Amino acid sequence: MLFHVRMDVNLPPSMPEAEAAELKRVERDKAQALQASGKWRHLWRIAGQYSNISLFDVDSVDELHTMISTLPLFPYMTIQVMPLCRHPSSIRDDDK
Ligand SMILES: O=C(O)C[C@H]1C=CC(=O)O1
Repeated sequence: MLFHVRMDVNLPPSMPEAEAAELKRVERDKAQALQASGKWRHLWRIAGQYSNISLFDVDSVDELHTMISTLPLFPYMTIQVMPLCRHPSSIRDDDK
């Protein structure tokens, strides 16, 4: 199952710089592990914003929820999820 996910990060300005840096480091490690697993298929920065557009390929909505809600930055993100299905006019024969 494919999901388009937008994540907008809002770290509180009062958060100490070292704490924010550590949070981002742990987040990066987790995001890269999920990408290596094939579950987090695409990760793109939205130009000019502390936001990303991602494509997840998971087995269920519950799996997606668990994946997203256990991200270290989850408490500081606004997240929008859009389920995707094949477009009847698509000429691609895969979903890559
Ligand atoms: O920077 C972000 O967009 C937030 C989050 C998503 C992946 C990652 O490494 O951090």
